[in-house]
Amino acid sequence: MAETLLTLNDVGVILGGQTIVERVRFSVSRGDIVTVIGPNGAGKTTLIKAILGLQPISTGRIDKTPGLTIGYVPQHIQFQPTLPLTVKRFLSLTRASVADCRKALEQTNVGHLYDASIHHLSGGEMQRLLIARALVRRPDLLVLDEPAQGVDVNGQAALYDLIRALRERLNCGVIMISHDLHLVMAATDKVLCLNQHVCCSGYPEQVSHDPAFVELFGRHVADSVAVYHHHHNHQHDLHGDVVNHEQSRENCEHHASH
Ligand SMILES: Nc1ncnc2c1ncn2[C@@H]1O[C@H](COP(=O)(O)OP(=O)(O)OP(=O)(O)O)[C@@H](O)[C@H]1O
Repeated sequence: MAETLLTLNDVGVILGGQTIVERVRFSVSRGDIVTVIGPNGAGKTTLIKAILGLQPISTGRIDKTPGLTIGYVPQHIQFQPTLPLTVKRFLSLTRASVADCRKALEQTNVGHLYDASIHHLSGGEMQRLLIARALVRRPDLLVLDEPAQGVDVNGQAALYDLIRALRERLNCGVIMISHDLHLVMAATDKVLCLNQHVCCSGYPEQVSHDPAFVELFGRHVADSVAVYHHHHNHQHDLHGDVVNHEQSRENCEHHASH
């Protein structure tokens, strides 16, 4: 069984007398990708900050495996536009060796940008750089706050593919926040639907059919997400039979949903 990296037990955060998140419980193991979804103001970033130790919790417990290293990819970073800054210099601020910085850039497929100016990077390249910066710490757990923000649709799919590939290669756990429901449903293992408390959680297929998900996002979104998930897990041949199963689990889900 994969090592459990992090467990949240009835975690709650109260800020300014207001409950921001309450009774959140879930765990992340090595090899897991857990995606937190939910409407604006649902408490997703607050929860991530609590996991990072940046936000004190008011109730409950967060247990981390001893020595856990977390690599964090923030939503965005503001760079002073007049400040000349190269990718090389930016990564050197982590104090990692040149070899480790270069390796991290290679792992996110932007090794060729080592000498480039930060200010010339596209949205997708910037996200890959921020992921690379998180990787130099050799994290057991990668935490990403909306990794595909500012990236076009094709770039978003490529970014989620990269995150999955990194999970395989580094055998780390991943927690991310995302608003891209369709991609989330195709690219994640577990979904946690947060609206202050956990409304529903589980495999994407389960969650997209959960009444709490339908209530939160609407029937139209729930149906389109379920259909998208279906089509992206496998294809049908001319006779309507399923081909290209990604996993037997998804195959089971397919039959269960018909
Ligand atoms: N320091 C604070 N004091 C009081 N309220 C706060 C504080 N920080 C955040 N909040 C409130 O907590 C709620 C949750 O904020 P949070 O940023 O965690 O939501 P989110 O789900 O990440 O939202 P979004 O999807 O818009 O990024 C919001 O209503 C926000 O105004």
